[in-house]
Amino acid sequence: MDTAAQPSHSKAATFALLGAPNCGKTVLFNGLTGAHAKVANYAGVTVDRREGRFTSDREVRLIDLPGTYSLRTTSPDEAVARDVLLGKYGVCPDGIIAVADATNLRMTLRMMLELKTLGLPMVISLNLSDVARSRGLKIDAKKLSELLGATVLETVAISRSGVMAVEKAALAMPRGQTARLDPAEAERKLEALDSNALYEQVEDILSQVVQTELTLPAWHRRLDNIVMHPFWGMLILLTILLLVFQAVYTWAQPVMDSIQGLFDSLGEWVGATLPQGLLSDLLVNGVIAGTGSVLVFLPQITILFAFILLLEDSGYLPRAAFLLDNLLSRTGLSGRAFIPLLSSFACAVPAVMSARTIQDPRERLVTIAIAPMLTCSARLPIYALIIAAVIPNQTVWGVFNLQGLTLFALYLAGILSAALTAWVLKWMARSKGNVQQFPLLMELPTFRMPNFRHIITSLWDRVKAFLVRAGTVIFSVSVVLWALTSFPSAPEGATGAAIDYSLAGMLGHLIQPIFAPLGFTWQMCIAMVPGIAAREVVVAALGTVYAVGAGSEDAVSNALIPIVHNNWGIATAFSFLAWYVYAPMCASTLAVIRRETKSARTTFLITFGLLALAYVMAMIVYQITSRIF
Ligand SMILES: Nc1nc2c(ncn2[C@@H]2O[C@H](COP(=O)(O)OP(=O)(O)OP(=O)(O)O)[C@@H](O)[C@H]2O)c(=O)[nH]1
Ligand SMILES: [Mg+2]
Repeated sequence: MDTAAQPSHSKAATFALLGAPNCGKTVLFNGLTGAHAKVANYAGVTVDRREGRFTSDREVRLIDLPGTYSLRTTSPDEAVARDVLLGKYGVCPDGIIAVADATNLRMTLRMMLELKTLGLPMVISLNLSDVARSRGLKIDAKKLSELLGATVLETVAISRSGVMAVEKAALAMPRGQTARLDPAEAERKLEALDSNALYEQVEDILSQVVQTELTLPAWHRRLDNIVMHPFWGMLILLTILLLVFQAVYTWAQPVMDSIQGLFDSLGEWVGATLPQGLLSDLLVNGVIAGTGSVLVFLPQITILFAFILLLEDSGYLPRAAFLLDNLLSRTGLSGRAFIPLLSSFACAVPAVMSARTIQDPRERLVTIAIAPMLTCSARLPIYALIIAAVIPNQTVWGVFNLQGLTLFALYLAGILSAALTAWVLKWMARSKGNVQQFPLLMELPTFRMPNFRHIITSLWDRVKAFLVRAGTVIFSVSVVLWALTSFPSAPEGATGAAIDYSLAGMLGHLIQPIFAPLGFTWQMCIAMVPGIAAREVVVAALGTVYAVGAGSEDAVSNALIPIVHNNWGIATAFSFLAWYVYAPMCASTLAVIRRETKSARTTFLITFGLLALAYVMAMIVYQITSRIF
């Protein structure tokens, strides 16, 4: 080879990952950079660009991008891919790592040809080749490489097979060529491409490299027929959801009991060992009571996450989206809103972001507005606490646990309210004449056996995030709250509880009249304030407020559940539940809504609307239940 023609290999470089949705780009990204970005078996998981650095060489940057079928695109998430490529975000990538789904080459080839037109250096990872092989599909990688003029490597990103080879080939690509790529010129070139000619070229390549057509196995078709059936499919969906809530309750109980026991003994031990005084009080009533009351819910949250991960990885979720498309279309949404709304059950922040996959701006906005009503996992501790305190733990109709059913009902309340709100918004928009309905066009991924290692590592990532929050945010809030509830201390000869004289006590009494029609106690009013940082903090705050209020060493073993049981009454408990079905009391959700809608006015309207709804619903619930019980 002529060494003089070799491009210089300066060390620093940037590569971009491009490919159709759901072909494994993010798995490859995680494999090359050691990151833990979200992966799932449906299209549209990655909606923004994400940067990492090669584990083997920190000077090489890699950008993960949303999946796209073509560089000539319109939806906001797909445009990101093209803009990165054309250097609109600062640096131009030095080369492309294009990922192709070996089981569905047709969907990727078009973009590969567009990339070829731009003349950027490119390595192609022919991914999911394990699935292709198991379905008897043969692709001639060598021929494909000749036709596209780029290295083609077979990979199984999920088990890291072939990943090193991709890295090596990427590092060997000539660099510095993109500096010559003029964005305006590139866009002109892309516009000039003739769709029909591209289509013919794709079919021509396919006929030369794919030796057998993919046929789905018989069990796959049978499974599809059942889960997509209007009646049986719906029944299966409901059964799965019910099973998840039952599991959250029945499986978690023993572990929860032992965690509770552990914190009780820890509190007693610290109380008995340390001399009575401020430090002992801070540790027992502030730190241990606060953190312990949240950590108790770790088993339930782990089980919920595990189910979500399994459903995500199997390929079932988008099928549920199709199933619900009809139902959703009555509310003015489409099946496309289903995935963002579904991720809301974990957390509204990624949900609001993934609404970017929705093209229609009105539908996107409505999805963002109703996402906070779907029960996120941070609300689980609040629900769980109150359910344990006021709903008897008994079996009904022979199989169902009453507490599990109540939780199911709360989730259902969120879902129905979200649907109703969307419907009202559609009705309002229709009177202005701007409701468009787009048919759902979404590719169904094939069913796959969830990857065990992937499930375990992702589960651990999420559990770790929960623990870190408990250890940092919740810990510090507990300490601050303990200080607010302990100072100033009661004056000599005071008759009331010490907390009544503290700053927090005063604040609580001050706000309480506003929430009196909802039946909230002043302790609840105090606890709601730090809950704005993160919802699960509410429970920790209640733990601290009531522990300090009790003012005895055995406050922790007097765990929250009996306190709520004795002090609140059913009406107050139900009204608090209703409040949290709606209240958008979470700073990160509001911040992401502001960022995604780029409008302070919209953010304010959504916040105010949800708060008003929370207030009215909680009041109705309180006023009705207090007359019944
Ligand atoms: N069997 C198998 N599964 C894979 C392989 N690579 C990825 N997957 C699975 O394919 C699904 C999609 O992977 P992602 O990395 O999220 O795909 P993506 O291309 O980033 O998708 P978008 O972000 O939606 O564009 C996940 O369920 C992965 O576990 C592979 O080589 N073999
Ligand atoms: Mg991705």
